[in-house]
Amino acid sequence: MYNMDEWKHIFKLDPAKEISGDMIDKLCESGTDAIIVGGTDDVTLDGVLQLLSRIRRHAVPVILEISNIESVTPGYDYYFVPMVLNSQEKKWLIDVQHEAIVEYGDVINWDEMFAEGYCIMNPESKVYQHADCKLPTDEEAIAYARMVEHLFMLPFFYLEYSGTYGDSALVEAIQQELQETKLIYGGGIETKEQAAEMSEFADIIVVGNVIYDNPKEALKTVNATK
Ligand SMILES: CC(C)=CCC/C(C)=C/CC/C(C)=C/CC/C(C)=C/CC/C(C)=C/CC/C(C)=C/CC/C(C)=C/COP(=O)(O)OP(=O)(O)O
Ligand SMILES: O=P(O)(O)OC[C@@H](O)CO
Ligand SMILES: [Mg+2]
Repeated sequence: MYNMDEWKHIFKLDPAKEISGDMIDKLCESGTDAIIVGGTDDVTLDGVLQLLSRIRRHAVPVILEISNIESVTPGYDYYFVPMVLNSQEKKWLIDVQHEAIVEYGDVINWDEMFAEGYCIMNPESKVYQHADCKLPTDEEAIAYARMVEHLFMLPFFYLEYSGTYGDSALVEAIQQELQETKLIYGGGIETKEQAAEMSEFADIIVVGNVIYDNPKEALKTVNATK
C-alpha cells in the first residue's frame, strides 16, 4: 500500500542486528504499512543492502531512514531524512543534510525523499546522545511541532522516545497542532495495548526493539492500529 496518507503502522529494522528470514517474512506479511531500515550506530552499506534484498521479496513498501551518507544505496521506495530539532548542534539539524545535497543534489530523485522533523525525548537513548540533544519541556516540544507544520512545512514530525514508552498526553497535544504534517510516534511499544494507545493520537506508530526482544508480541501490534 503506497498511499502514505493511510499508513498507521511501521516496523523499523536495524541493519546492525541479526534477524531470521522467517521473521522478516512474518513482518513483511503482517499487514504493516511499511518497513523502515535504520538505526543509530554500525549502519553500513552492506547491512542496508542485505536487508533491502531480504525485504524486497515482499510487496510491502521499504524506506531507508538515512543515518549516514556512506550507507545510502538506490533501490529503496522512499528515503526519510532526519532533521534533529532539539539537537544543540546545527550539524544534526541541517549541516550533514546540506553536505549530502552539495555532493549528490544533481542525482537525487526528490519524489522519493521525505524530511522528518525529529524531536528526541529519551536522554538515555543512543540517538539522543549521538545528536547531542537537549530535552524539551512539553511546551517546547509543542512549539517544535508548530514550527514543523507552519514554518518548515515538513511532511513528518517524529516524536522519538527510542527505547522507552512515551507520554501519550504529549502525543495527543502535539496531534492537535498538526493538520498537514503527519505525526509519527516511536519508542518503547512492546504490547498491542501500547500500540493501540499511541495510535489513537499519532498518525503512524513505529515499532522497533520489540521485534528483536519479543517477536510474537511485535507482530500483534499491527492489528491494534487498524
Ligand atoms: C537514492 C540515492 C542513491 C540517492 C543518492 C543521493 C543521496 C546520497 C541522497 C541523500 C540525501 C540526503 C539529504 C542525505 C542526508 C544524509 C545524512 C547524513 C543525514 C543525517 C541524518 C541525521 C541527523 C542523523 C543523526 C541522528 C539519527 C541517526 C537519526 C536517525 C533516526 C534514528 C536512528 C533514531 C533512533 O533509532 P533507534 O532504532 O532507536 O536506534 P538504536 O536502536 O540504534 O539505538
Ligand atoms: O525501538 P523502539 O523503542 O521501539 O523505537 C522505535 C523507533 O522510534 C526508533 O527510532
Ligand atoms: Mg533500533
